[in-house]
Amino acid sequence: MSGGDMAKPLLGHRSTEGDPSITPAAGRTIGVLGSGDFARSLAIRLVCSGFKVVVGSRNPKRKAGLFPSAAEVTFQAEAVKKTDVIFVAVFREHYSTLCDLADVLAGKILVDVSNNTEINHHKESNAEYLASLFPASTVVKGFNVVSAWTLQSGARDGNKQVLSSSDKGQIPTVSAAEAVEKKMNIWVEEEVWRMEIYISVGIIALGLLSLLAITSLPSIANSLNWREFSFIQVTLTFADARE
Ligand SMILES: NC(=O)C1=CN([C@@H]2O[C@H](COP(=O)(O)OP(=O)(O)OC[C@H]3O[C@@H](n4cnc5c(N)ncnc54)[C@H](OP(=O)(O)O)[C@@H]3O)[C@@H](O)[C@H]2O)C=CC1
Ligand SMILES: [Cu+2]
Repeated sequence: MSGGDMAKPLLGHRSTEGDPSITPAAGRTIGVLGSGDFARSLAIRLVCSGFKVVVGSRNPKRKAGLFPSAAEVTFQAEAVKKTDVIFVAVFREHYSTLCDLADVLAGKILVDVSNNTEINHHKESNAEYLASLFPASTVVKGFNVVSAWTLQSGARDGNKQVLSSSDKGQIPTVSAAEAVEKKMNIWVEEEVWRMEIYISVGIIALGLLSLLAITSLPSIANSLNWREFSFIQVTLTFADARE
């Protein structure tokens, strides 16, 4: 992918350099089941972070055009065979339709990214449910608090924290997923603040200009005494001119 922000990994290289716990991403293949909003954002972000991505869809022909050309879009079973770490970007309600994949998913890591639309609707969590459907796989919960939009648009806005958990202890094997998480966790101080400052200065300038404009209206100007009027006009014209 080219184009603006997406050419950059979510968060600068600078901050991840020298962190030995981050496995080099390039070349690793990550699977994504589903071709919806979240799958697409994940795929774009993973490709931009140097991963190979294989997407598993029920209808790969129709969905391929929605993904970056670097990502391979194929049938679910094909995709799953090509990787050990698979993001399940499908709603809980459709988990059971993936049961045919149980054999190919055995021994692999499934990342449950789902959120429920209702609270306390199901007795077990989505990740527990997924784990019960695929007892031979390792289920990791994570990324569900990051919106598809944040994944695509980068570090400037939205939640960048990726929380994850699993039954199977530390799971050092999830290095790829963890590498993405760590990359996502790094808040690029400079970039975030620069944006905030631009916006704040813009708002203040707009406020001052409006005040200047309003006090220039004859009806308002007449209701101020000359001291107030000249204070506002002189100070603000000067302030605005400097901005
Ligand atoms: N959108 C967001 O911002 C976020 C989403 N999530 C989670 O990510 C998951 C996916 O969300 P999102 O991408 O928005 O949803 P979408 O509805 O956009 O995509 C869901 C995908 O599921 C796939 N799927 C597989 N089996 C079925 C089936 N039997 N019926 C219908 N669809 C099926 C479809 O892909 P195909 O047709 O190719 O098989 C479809 O594209 C959800 O669990 C959601 O909670 C979590 C955090 C944020
Ligand atoms: Cu339900």
